[in-house]
Amino acid sequence: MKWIIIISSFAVSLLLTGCQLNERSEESSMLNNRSDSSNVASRSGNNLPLKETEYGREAISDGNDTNANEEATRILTEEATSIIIYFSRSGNTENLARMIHNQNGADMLELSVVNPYPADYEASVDRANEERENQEFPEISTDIPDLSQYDTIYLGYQIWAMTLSNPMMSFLLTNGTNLSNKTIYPFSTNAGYGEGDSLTKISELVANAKLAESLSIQDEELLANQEKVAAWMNKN
Ligand SMILES: Cc1cc2nc3c(=O)[nH]c(=O)nc-3n(C[C@H](O)[C@H](O)[C@H](O)COP(=O)(O)O)c2cc1C
Repeated sequence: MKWIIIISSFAVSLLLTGCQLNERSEESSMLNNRSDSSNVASRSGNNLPLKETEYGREAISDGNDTNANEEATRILTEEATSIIIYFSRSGNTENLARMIHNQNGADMLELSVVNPYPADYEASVDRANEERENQEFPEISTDIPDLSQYDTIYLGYQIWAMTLSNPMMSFLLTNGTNLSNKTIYPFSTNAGYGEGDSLTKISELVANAKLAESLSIQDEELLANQEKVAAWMNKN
């Protein structure tokens, strides 16, 4: 009798452990399924940290855009209707994208290029000028998800040669039609000369773009002026 009790309680505990393991693996597969990618940097609703960056000629890239030591930010959920799509070479626009995400919890898609810009600022300027003169913009390596679930796009870029940076030109040349009829909130960082003709360029590349009021902040003022971001978001 004693043995029967010991064996049956062992069997019951095995059964319970099996159920718990099953539940845990279902939970983790649900988490994985919530995003359409494995390289999820954070879950929507979590605050993303801001980073110290450099400006002007000191604004080195780590040689692999902002992603040498971490995977590009990619937060995709099934329920979101807003997404922040951005490129950042030296981290300023990424910080602005993170400030926006930390306020509204929108999905995030950081763009990367197949051939990253050099770490050196001047070398990046030379390459960017050559690309623009030849109208040969860099190939985007990011897997672009189906954007049909989003009605609002926060589009983040930096100003290069007083217009859209080359990677953002590339993105819109290829994907501009997928943004038609969506509301676009353009946001950018610059070195003190404003947003140039970037809004006109967006209107040219996105058919029927519904452009909302834009936000452009000087790189070195960004971290000290977070209230500008909050004011812009409150207005919209
Ligand atoms: C190739 C290149 C061209 C740039 N051209 C301009 C410009 O025409 N006007 C300006 O205000 N800033 C210019 N900048 C400065 C960047 O717009 C600014 O530092 C921005 O914050 C960089 O953003 P990121 O750190 O997200 O890459 C240029 C920077 C680079 C690398």
